[in-house]
Amino acid sequence: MHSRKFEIKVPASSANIGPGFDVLGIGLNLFLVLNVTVDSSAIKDKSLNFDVHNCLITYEGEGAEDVPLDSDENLITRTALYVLRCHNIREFPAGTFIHVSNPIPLGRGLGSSGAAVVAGALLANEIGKFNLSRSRCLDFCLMIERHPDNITAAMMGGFVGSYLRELSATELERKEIPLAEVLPQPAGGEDTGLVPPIPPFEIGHHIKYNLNKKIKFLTIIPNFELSTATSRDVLPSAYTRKDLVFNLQRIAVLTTAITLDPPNPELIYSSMQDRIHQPYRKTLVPGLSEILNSMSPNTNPGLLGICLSGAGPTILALVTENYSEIADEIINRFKKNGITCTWKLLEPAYDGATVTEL
Ligand SMILES: Nc1ncnc2c1ncn2[C@@H]1O[C@H](COP(=O)(O)OP(=O)(O)OP(=O)(O)O)[C@@H](O)[C@H]1O
Ligand SMILES: N[C@@H](CCO)C(=O)O
Repeated sequence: MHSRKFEIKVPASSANIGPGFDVLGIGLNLFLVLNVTVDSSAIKDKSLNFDVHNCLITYEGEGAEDVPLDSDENLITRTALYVLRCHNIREFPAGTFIHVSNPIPLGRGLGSSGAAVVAGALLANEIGKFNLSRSRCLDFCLMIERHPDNITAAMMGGFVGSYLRELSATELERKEIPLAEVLPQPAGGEDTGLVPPIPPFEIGHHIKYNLNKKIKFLTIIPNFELSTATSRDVLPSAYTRKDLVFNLQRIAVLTTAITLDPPNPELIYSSMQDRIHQPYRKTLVPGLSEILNSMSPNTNPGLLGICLSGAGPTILALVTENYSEIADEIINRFKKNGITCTWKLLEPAYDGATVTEL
């Protein structure tokens, strides 16, 4: 068999953008990269330790100390094994090398898990030559990460709004199967040979918005992790009509406000206010309320809007200038709460995830 090489690149993403909880997301130009080689002759080399699923993973970058490298434990390859098994393929082809290079910090609200899941689905699609459309790949991803904002932004790129369609009772049964039954079980868990739940078709629907290209995305990244699960646990299960209307009004305005040229800072700033998730997450991110309440286009020229990125703890600021001054002010406010940060100025990743044959 000929050896085959390809590269998968998936952008980081920021979800919610203020009022768009579980709806809005933007792909950002910080890319998880997989370099994949499939070479069956490599299995003759006894110095190479392929795992039980024929896979050898190497990893550099964010998470290098913690991320597991067994293919049934690593989120990227577990997702790929799930998609392969839905197509009756139980393992990777003999001699599958995957080198992961990851600059996306884990558990910070920059969509690291969304990027990993998207990379896994695209990996299986390439390995199995399934020719699945982007939208079908998204269905598989949504069986794993069950809200569409990061996943859609990572797969499709740009600034997107998405929702999950109403599923029929039988479809819903498949979609709500516990994650443990979707993903292959780690640590040599017995392979029952069963086909895992196949996703219903077109679970997610999305639209890409235009975006004024002058807007840049400043991310201030605290030095601690906050898992999405923990950050969702603090949210209430019901909201008042007043709070829902507050967010609906703002999201309707925001999605057009960020297309206007020149950008209108007051409009963007006020339409990025939120009452659905940020007020509850302040207990998990020391300094969050102070940062969100004290900085505005009036106090900080160049700032258009400010919010928690995804489930946090990263702060996302939409900016047109004075990047380092704005970053320094946020960093200093975190510092008063004993938190150190790094920052990155990012641009939208308009194309989303890409696969290149090498
Ligand atoms: N490159 C990767 N390889 C393997 N596993 C990863 C990778 N990136 C993320 N993960 C897994 O995803 C977990 C982080 O997911 P989590 O949803 O908590 O945070 P996030 O995706 O970074 O933030 P958010 O969803 O708020 O944007 C990590 O602890 C790890 O288990
Ligand atoms: N919308 C999600 C994004 C994080 O995955 C949340 O805020 O919990």
